[in-house]
Amino acid sequence: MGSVDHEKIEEAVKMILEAVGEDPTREGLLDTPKRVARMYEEVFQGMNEDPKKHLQTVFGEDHEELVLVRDIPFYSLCEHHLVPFYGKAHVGYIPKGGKVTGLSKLARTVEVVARRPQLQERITSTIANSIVETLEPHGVIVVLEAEHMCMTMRGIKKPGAQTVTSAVRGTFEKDAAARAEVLSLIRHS
Ligand SMILES: Nc1nc2c(ncn2[C@@H]2O[C@H](COP(=O)(O)OP(=O)(O)OP(=O)(O)O)[C@@H](O)[C@H]2O)c(=O)[nH]1
Ligand SMILES: [Zn+2]
Repeated sequence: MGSVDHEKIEEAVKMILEAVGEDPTREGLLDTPKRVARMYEEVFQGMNEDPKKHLQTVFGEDHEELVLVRDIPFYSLCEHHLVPFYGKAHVGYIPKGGKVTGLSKLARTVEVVARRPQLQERITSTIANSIVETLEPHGVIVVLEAEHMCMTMRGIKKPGAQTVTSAVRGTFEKDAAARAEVLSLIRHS
């Protein structure tokens, strides 16, 4: 199931190689356009997937207190430069009415949302909104910490600079103590 146009990517990669003064017919570069097309297929896999898809799996469990999956590694590509940004996502929610989802589904949602040309802010809020819309929980908190290679290998060149974004919904918006509790749990990672 190909979700990207391989032929078009291959053509474009050849053109970029030529444009930077390379010879796309030299041995080492011969298969590069094909490899890059396969790579884009993989790293943009989330493009045609609905982030809410995995959250439809719910168990009727009577737990109306915090569920937090922290330190979920993610890789994405910034939509401005198409270079990687990567780090950890922390996803917490307080279920309501027995709607509890599988823990892996929270990590799967992070994957679907990250695997497209993205902004860190948009990943953060899309994950939070997807959980609100499917599980209708008391509250959701999503925190992402990431290093952007467009700020390290080029441009301003500040390796180690971490960007932290958060999205809070429901209980966590109104209740500072609940927010502080979950943030301290995330910090202990
Ligand atoms: N808000 C936000 N900005 C991002 C993200 N990823 C990359 N950027 C920024 O996108 C901006 C694009 O700025 P431009 O001035 O259009 O591009 P540029 O000349 O390459 O910018 P410099 O990186 O400053 O050299 C840069 O400031 C990047 O740091 C992200 O996830 N969120
Ligand atoms: Zn960038």
